[in-house]
Amino acid sequence: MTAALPTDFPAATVLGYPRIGPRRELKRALESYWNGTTTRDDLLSTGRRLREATWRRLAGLGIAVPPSNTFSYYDHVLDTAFMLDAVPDRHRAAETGAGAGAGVGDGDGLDVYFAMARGTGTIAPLRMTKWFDTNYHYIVPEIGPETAFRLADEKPILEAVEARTLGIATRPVLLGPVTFLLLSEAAPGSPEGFTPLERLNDVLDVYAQILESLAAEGVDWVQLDEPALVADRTPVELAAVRVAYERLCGLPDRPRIFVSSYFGELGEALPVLATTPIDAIGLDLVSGGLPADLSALRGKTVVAGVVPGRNIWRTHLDDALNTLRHLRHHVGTVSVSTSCSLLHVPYDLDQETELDPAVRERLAFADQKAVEVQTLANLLAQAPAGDMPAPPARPTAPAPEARWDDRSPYAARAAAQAEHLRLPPLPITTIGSFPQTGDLRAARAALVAGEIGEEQYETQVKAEIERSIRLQEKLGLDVLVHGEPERNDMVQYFAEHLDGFAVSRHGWVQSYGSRCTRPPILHGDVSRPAPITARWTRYAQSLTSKPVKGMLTGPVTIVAWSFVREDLPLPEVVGQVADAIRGEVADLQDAGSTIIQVDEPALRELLPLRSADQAAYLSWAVAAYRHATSVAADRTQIHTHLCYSNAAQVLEAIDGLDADVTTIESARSGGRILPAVASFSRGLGPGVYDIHSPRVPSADEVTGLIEAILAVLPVDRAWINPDCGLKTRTYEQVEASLANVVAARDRMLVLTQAP
Ligand SMILES: Nc1nc2c(c(=O)[nH]1)N[C@@H](CNc1ccc(C(=O)N[C@@H](CCC(=O)N[C@@H](CCC(=O)N[C@@H](CCC(=O)O)C(=O)O)C(=O)O)C(=O)O)cc1)CN2
Ligand code: MET
Ligand SMILES: [Zn+2]
Repeated sequence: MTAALPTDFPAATVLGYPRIGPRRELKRALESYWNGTTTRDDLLSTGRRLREATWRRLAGLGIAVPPSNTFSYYDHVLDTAFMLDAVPDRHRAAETGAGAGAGVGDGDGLDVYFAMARGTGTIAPLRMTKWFDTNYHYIVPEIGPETAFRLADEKPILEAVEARTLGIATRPVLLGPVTFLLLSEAAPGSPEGFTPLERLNDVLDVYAQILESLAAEGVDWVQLDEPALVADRTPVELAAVRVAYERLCGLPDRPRIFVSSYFGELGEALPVLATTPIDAIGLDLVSGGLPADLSALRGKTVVAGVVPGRNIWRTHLDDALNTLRHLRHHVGTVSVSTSCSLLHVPYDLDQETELDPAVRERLAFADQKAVEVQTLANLLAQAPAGDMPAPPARPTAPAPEARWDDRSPYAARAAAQAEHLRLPPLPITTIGSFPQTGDLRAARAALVAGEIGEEQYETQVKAEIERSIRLQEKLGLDVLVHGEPERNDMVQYFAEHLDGFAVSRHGWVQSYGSRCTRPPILHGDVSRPAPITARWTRYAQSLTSKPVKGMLTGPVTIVAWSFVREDLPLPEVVGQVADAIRGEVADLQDAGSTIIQVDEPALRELLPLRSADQAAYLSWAVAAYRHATSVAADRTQIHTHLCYSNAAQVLEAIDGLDADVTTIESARSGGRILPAVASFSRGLGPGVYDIHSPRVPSADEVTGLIEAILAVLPVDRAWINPDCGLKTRTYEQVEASLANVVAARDRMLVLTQAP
């Protein structure tokens, strides 16, 4: 059968490409479709134009067979669930289009698809969490023993055909079946102990059908992404890998199969994969090193990920070439690729005309990386055969000695704070941001463009602070926030006020759905030339007698959501940022703040994928946080906040942060985290309002969540708050939702204080 298979794997490729559009065209198309100002056809035609532009662009840059099916209207994990018809019953009810059987590929299933991602007025969405250790978020599929898999959406096939119609042959990219199931969670109501991986054979039926259809359409190669294989895997999971790829490779008519791995080393999964009949195997040689034993790879095409796919530094071409030559000598057939999909970097450095040239010359965005891959493939083709010692692995410096001054024991602090703050039981607070209105964004854009002056902008920011303070007072919240209207983003804002960072103009990267960030570029030593936040908090406090929380982003999160220099060990970089934030904590305290929140939503995100590396990380990450916050006096209450993640995995570390109050996302996942946090020994606010969905929770629903909280936490340590900041919501949604939160809390207070 292999003899019938066509061409070799292309010499140069990228594993994926950004999809939001070079000017965030998809973001705008999605948001205007959602708010009803444009039609489904408008959205679908934007999608088509973006796909065409991507394929043409990559082909023009020398990527002869660009990937397809890397486009998505929201998320590729959701696409996969949708393709397999793994649609929960509650979302099927959102069908408004052509009826059952309609896909995203042809647009008819879009309303169900978006209901799964975002919920509707009455239906809760699926959970959302971080894609491995990145700032991209995927939608978590729910799979049960009864999920009836079938090929419900032909998107991968339709995209390949669409590209071919344009005269471009592509390599369809699918999320691998094993990773898909490992990222899924058991549907509510599944029997105790059920894991989605048990459904592998049924999922493989559908994958087999797709591969056969792709072959029938003349597709040469398909890419199956299996990044889950770079984390620790059990023998059962490794056996599933073998079952999956032996089955798919055994199909009588199939494209050649390229299994890509990324975000780390395959480790024990490598010999398993390498002994299945797959045709090509992808290694991330940026976040991982070369496998110790290359002989296992002989006979396969090795797709060598030597161009960093998730940072923006230029590739060290000499080192990369040496690695490629070494590999070629030992395994035979080598292609050059990015280490992972380019989803995590911006499109094109050429758009950044305002960057400091000294920084700019060190950078490569997605398009520049495509060129690097092509350049390396040419260099490799010209390089004489023969061994070339691979460059030595970068030494991982030992983490610096943890340093912080301890605060007093929690009991002493709690007493000082209770005395000083005099908060009611079950205090209500929010996570920091209030809605970022169009007017605010427009004002900031006008300021940057020089159309308005600093003074006019500040007047508008102050008006916005006053608006949110008045609203919080009216609603009856207990600990207020200034609302962060002066911030474009909780990380970029700090980067713009610290030395050692550069920021981009158009360097947008998708975070989830239509939401994007411009990760700052941390290129030099970080320091704080001047105080940043205290004056806004002070202004907000001048408007109210309720306490206003100071609001800072923690050092781990600032670094996690930036592109970071690689010439210093990460713990050292984080230490520099921690020093700067410590200065902010001190300033806020001096300015009279009695409550200061230092957000660390990315604490879990940077957790190494391999358990062997986790303890060292947590130790320096926690140390950085404590260095930043331990300047607080006993009576100053330190809050921290985490979201988007399985906080349960890092509870011990969260405890180690030693914050007086921790607010965490919980409502979006229906309070499933609660049992795990019962042992938490300080103040805790599990979210009672899912702010990622436009829907307004009812007072009854919030009451249910508060009851669940009080079932595991004593009333004197429980806080009531949303899952996260409110910046993505409208004032209308926020006011209605928070009113229900207050009503629910008040109802609970009556109940808990009844004799
Ligand atoms: N960095 C980061 N990562 C994070 C989060 C976060 O808040 N920040 N939260 C979590 C979830 N991720 C999120 C990521 C982005 C957004 C978000 O709301 N992003 C905004 C952009 C924020 C921003 O930078 N805004 C700028 C630029 C706004 C803009 O689009 N301006 C217009 C012009 C304005 C106008 O005239 O209307 C333009 O440039 O075209 C500003 O406010 O100044 C968006 O996609 O819409 C929310 C959550 C996890 N990771
Ligand atoms: C992603 S965590 C967000 C925390 C920030 N203080 C906010 O409320 O937006
Ligand atoms: Zn959050």
